[in-house]
Amino acid sequence: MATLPPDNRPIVVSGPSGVGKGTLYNLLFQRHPETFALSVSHTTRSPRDGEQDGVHYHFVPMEHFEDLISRDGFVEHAKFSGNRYGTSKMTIEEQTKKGRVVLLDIEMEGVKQIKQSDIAARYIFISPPSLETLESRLRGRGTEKEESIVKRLAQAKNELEYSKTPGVHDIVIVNDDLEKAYKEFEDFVYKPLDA
Ligand SMILES: Nc1ncnc2c1ncn2[C@@H]1O[C@H](COP(=O)(O)OP(=O)(O)OP(=O)(O)O)[C@@H](O)[C@H]1O
Repeated sequence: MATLPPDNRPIVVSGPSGVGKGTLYNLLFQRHPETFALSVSHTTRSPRDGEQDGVHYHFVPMEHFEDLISRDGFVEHAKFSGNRYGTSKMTIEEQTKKGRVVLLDIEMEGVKQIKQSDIAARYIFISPPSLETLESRLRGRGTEKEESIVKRLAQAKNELEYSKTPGVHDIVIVNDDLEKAYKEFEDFVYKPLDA
């Protein structure tokens, strides 16, 4: 039986690329099966090899995406290198109806938009122990080209700066030792309502 967290609001997880967000929430999903659902974003970019529609993204044409924007269908959306990305309200509602707690993996601009929306959410920021550690994790993952690593590190500085704004995040977790960070993450997610 799945044990739902006492607080079932959607959980927004943000933090610089390579900090370990995916590592942490995938552990949460493994250790608490059938409890959480990762929000699947919409995108106008083409699928990469191995990416499945509805699993990695909802792949949609630009017209469809822009139509959804005009009908106020997104909680947040952004444009990167000519493509649009966003989280639809429908995606969150569908998963919530199934009794799952929705987890959103979102970058800084998206966090700002959700904070301005009428969605009640909890906000977790994952921070690296240092920029050097972040760089070595990004390189160690082996998924990025040099140019992309440089861009992500520059963006990381902005994200870390924003994370210091009081009241933006409910918790900032430093991902140094993985199990220690995971425990903090899980404890926050399962925190009693009155704590
Ligand atoms: N506590 C940790 N100690 C050492 N390595 C870690 C730790 N947490 C994650 N890693 C490693 O760091 C790399 C980046 O992690 P991950 O892919 O989860 O980051 P991310 O924040 O989800 O990145 P992105 O936003 O780009 O998807 C991975 O190779 C992962 O195995």
